[in-house]
Amino acid sequence: MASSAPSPSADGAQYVLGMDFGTSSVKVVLLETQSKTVSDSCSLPTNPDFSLTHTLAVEQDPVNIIDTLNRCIASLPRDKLQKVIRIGVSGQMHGIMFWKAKTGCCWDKRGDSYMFWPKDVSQLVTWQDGRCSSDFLCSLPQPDSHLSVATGFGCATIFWYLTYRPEFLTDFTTAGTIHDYVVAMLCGLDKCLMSTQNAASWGYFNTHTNQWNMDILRSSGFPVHLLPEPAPSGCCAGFTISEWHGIPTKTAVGAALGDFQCAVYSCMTDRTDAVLNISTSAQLSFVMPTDFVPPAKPDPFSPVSYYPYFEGSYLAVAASLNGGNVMATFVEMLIAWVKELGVHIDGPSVYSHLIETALNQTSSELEVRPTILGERHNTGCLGLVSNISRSNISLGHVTRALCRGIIDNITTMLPTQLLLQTGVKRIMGSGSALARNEILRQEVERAFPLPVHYGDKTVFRSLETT
Ligand SMILES: Nc1ncnc2c1ncn2[C@@H]1O[C@H](COP(=O)(O)OP(=O)(O)O)[C@@H](O)[C@H]1O
Ligand SMILES: O=C(CO)[C@@H](O)[C@H](O)[C@H](O)[C@H](O)COP(=O)(O)O
Repeated sequence: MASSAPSPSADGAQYVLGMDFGTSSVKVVLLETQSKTVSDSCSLPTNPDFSLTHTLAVEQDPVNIIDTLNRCIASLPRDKLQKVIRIGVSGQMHGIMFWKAKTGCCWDKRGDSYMFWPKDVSQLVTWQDGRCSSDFLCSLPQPDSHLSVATGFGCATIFWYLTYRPEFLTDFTTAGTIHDYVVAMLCGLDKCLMSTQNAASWGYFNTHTNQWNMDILRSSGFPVHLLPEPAPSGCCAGFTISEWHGIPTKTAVGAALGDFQCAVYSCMTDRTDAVLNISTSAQLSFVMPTDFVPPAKPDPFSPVSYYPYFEGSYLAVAASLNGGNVMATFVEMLIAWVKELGVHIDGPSVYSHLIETALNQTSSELEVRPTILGERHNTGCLGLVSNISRSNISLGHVTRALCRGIIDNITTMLPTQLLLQTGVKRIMGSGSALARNEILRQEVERAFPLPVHYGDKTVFRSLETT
């Protein structure tokens, strides 16, 4: 990515700012360019409402996300922010928000810092959204893509609005993921730019031509003017139009990338590594040979998909909808039950208690199938607890069985045998659900007959303390 940012300061240090917009938290990191090491980081939860009274619509408020971003950036040392020469952005894929291009935000000076706030934007409809039923998805045109379309994918959500609430779409002129939105606001882009990684995650995008299925979409009355401009993954989207938290104007900003591709990029050091990332969701992936060409047609029943990575290559991925969110739902359920009984307990202490009790329970006959959100290739296969006896209902047993279930589920989607056949020699673990949960790590090490290594320990440690 080219940079027009200032030359090195007296101490020579320059920084790259990385930002990740996850489903549960915003994370920011400053990398020192010479040593390529993490100098500072911050992660704050966005506290999305995964309430137990569940509706099909799963939305998040961009104002809350940007507020969390501002708090994260403000926590970084200002003198280092003034020496940022590039900004890289990643985030939760598949989701969509809408905005008015000219008035999508307002810039404001608060204290010493310039920052922007969302204005004329919709809610973010996330990848967990369940409003598109199987019948609805079957009624949509067949995409010209090797990737099938699922509920929570941007183009499916636009089709849903077109069918049930067409007036909603007339309020907006453009759309993108939450991380595309941030890049567009920082760079003052009238037309949203979207990397091919994110575009593929919306459906109706052909990764051979790197174009949307314009003809198919137009002939269904789809509002194609809302679609972002596709851009190569890794390219520069533009330059900041204002000073931002001390970061100089005209700092280069990369087109936003997919979070799971970035997780792979950050810890795959060898082509024979497979990467297991567990955050809100979970992905197990490995890189395909450079000459791999994905099949012409989608297979909606396959648990493995092929997503664009960098420079024309692909990652094979088992993308499970059920990762750390299953543990989070268990914690919320316990808090809600205990509250009904008149006692208040807080989330972090529930997590640490559960992990501690399960450390003393090294195995369990209890079986938990954790697919509370179903899976894209098998939407009807919901969660199940079986083999319950009087002797295996303690918190330690349930936590152990739940964590084992999360790992067993993803290794059923992409079996270890297949990893071995493709030459995988090592598992790289990443994601803060894994970093913060020793039981999950133990179950990973039990499940794979391969060495398991974890991502950068410095980042792990700084996330554990937040
Ligand atoms: N105090 C905690 N101890 C252990 N695990 C936690 C704790 N708080 C959250 N988690 C786990 O971290 C997951 C969220 O990870 P995070 O990296 O913030 O997600 P994302 O990248 O999707 O925003 C939760 O789903 C939960 O499983
Ligand atoms: O479904 C896929 C890839 O197809 C996903 O796993 C994808 O990476 C999404 O971005 C996530 O589901 C959201 O990521 P996270 O917040 O769980 O880290």
